[in-house]
Amino acid sequence: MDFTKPETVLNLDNIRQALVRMEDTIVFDLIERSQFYSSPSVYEINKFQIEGFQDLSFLDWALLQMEKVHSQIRRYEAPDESPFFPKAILPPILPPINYPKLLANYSDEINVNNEIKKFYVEEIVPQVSCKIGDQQENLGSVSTCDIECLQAISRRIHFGKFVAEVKYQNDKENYIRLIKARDVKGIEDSITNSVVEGKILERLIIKGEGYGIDPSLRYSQNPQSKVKPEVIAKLYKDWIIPLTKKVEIDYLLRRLEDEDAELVKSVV
Ligand SMILES: O=C(O)C(=O)C[C@]1(C(=O)O)C=C[C@@H](O)C=C1
Repeated sequence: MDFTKPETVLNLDNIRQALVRMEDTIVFDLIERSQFYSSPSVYEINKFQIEGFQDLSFLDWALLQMEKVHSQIRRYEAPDESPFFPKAILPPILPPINYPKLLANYSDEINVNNEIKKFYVEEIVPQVSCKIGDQQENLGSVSTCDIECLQAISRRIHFGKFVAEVKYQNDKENYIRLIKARDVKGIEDSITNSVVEGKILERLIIKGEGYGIDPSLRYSQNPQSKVKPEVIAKLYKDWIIPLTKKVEIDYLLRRLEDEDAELVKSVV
């Protein structure tokens, strides 16, 4: 997939392949996070005094600083990247890349990163960390690991915009009818593919076991996976897939605002 070549992006097979590849990143990032304690101090609002920052956690502060730097190296110019702190990002130092317009004008306004951060902190961290509690010497490492996890999960979920654009273009008549009727349930049914979802969950169990167990211990008795594969599959089932669908639905509900947009056509 190449964002300067629209025909490689607006293609459902390619998008699904990219989503499969992102599973690897997410599983490995969660394995990295599993080395550390849950570390509630990282997520507690105002736990550390940081001049000029109020009502933020240490993670928020670290993520905001990271996004400032990443914006300057052009991260958020890419149509598949969505910042957690859109108001804080800075202009790129590198010259702009003129990406072809693949998504509707309002697409940057569809951003579920606050919901992602909430379920990550409340649901994922307690389930994947090796132990509940703080470990003072690792709080910085925890925050860098969290940033990796959050960015990977965010990219995966916001990929729903590309899925939605392709589905819209491939079945315009049906979607225009559903959008005009504000039929959210109808849109949800029409974007849902239970076979694809089932395969994702099956594959995550295999990946969780494959990547989480040291290959040299594979044939020893009861090798333990670093993150329970069922936990990863359940996180996808309860949070990652539903939020991807929410992004798809939110994108489609507004799609007629941009009916005449000169978007690059998808490849059927
Ligand atoms: O692959 C699709 O068609 C998608 O819409 C993506 C996705 C997912 O999150 O992986 C979401 C909804 C579908 O039910 C299947 C899979």
